[in-house]
Amino acid sequence: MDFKIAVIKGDGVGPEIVDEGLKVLDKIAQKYNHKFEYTNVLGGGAAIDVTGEPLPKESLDTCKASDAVLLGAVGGPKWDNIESSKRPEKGLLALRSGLGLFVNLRPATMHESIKEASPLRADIVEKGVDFVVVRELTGGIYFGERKTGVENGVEFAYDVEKYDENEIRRIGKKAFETAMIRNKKLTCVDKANVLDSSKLWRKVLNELAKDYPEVELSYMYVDNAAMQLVKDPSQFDVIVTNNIFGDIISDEASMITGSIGMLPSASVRGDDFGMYEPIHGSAPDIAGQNVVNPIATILSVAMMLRYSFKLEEEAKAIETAVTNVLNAGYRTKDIYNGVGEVVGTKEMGDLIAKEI
Ligand SMILES: NC(=O)C1=CN([C@@H]2O[C@H](COP(=O)(O)OP(=O)(O)OC[C@H]3O[C@@H](n4cnc5c(N)ncnc54)[C@H](O)[C@@H]3O)[C@@H](O)[C@H]2O)C=CC1
Ligand SMILES: CC(C)CC(=O)C(=O)O
Ligand SMILES: [Mg+2]
Repeated sequence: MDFKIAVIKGDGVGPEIVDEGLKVLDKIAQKYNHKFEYTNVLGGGAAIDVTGEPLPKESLDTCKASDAVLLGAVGGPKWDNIESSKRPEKGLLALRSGLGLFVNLRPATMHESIKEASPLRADIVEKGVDFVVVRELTGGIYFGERKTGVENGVEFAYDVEKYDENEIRRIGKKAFETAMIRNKKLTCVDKANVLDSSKLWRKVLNELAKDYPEVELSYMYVDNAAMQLVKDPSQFDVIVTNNIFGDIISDEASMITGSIGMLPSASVRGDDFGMYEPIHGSAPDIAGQNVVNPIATILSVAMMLRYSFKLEEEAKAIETAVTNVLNAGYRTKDIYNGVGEVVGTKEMGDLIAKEI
């Protein structure tokens, strides 16, 4: 089958990891007789350098006209002092919002063979790590009203966390549906002891729960959740949460599985379209050194095949190839902890593509 993919390599390690994702896609195309048509699209700092804008209209239009988007990461010190509405990260937010991608699925799964890379104690890891963070992606404080100014000679700044019931209901439904196809356990992570917005989340989720009687719904304050994640991650199945808490706890979740370089994500909206992106950033500290772990991006490609293209067998082929390569002892630097052989970014991509 033929699929159009918009490719945003972005900044820092973005081009390196996306190249490995495309290498794997090419292998899938060859083996399963598909045609993936790639269109390179400018986004983030790379777009600012050429056009002055982090998300030129043409880029958004190309993404809209595609079947899916593959994104590396954006941002870096070069653009850190730009006015906040023009920063690379604003381009990414505008992309997610412009494409209507209100759901971000971030599965945290422990690969057995890299357990030693987890900073958690062996007896904790032994109990298993297999949960998914369902993060709201186009609302909340990252999109709320913000202002910086001076009042009575004193500088101030604020950012507003605002959700309406419809925004909560649609992400809530997605979370319950996700729980239904997993272990039917849903934890809403919030700060309802302080925030009115969290109280509205609870009201809407309690209403939704009536439509999903099989799902066990519970609530946990985000500070406790941050602690419980490292105390016993096996207690979680599906976590639903707002944009900012989901951003933060998924980085924590990734490290539990060994590295931030391992966690893929799918940014979706309920139809077949989606943007697929590793959860990490542009890692400028390691860019251009052939050391960045490409597995989060490669697993994001697998999510693309599964969710947008309905190619389950091909998605599984990628996931199995990743598992086999890790089982064979190959490690990028971030997941090496004394066991196995260290390989570079390109070599890891080659090994996975060869294994398909
Ligand atoms: N989706 C995106 O485009 C995101 C962009 N950013 C941007 O990225 C830039 C750097 O942000 P940071 O806070 O440093 O977060 P980061 O996720 O880029 O890096 C945090 C740490 O993890 C390491 N790391 C990240 N991905 C890795 C991988 N695949 N393999 C091995 N090590 C990896 C980095 O080297 C760094 O030490 C900033 O400009 C930030 O705004 C941050 C998060 C997401
Ligand atoms: C621009 C940021 C919100 C990106 C980020 O940290 C993320 O989505 O994980
Ligand atoms: Mg993040």
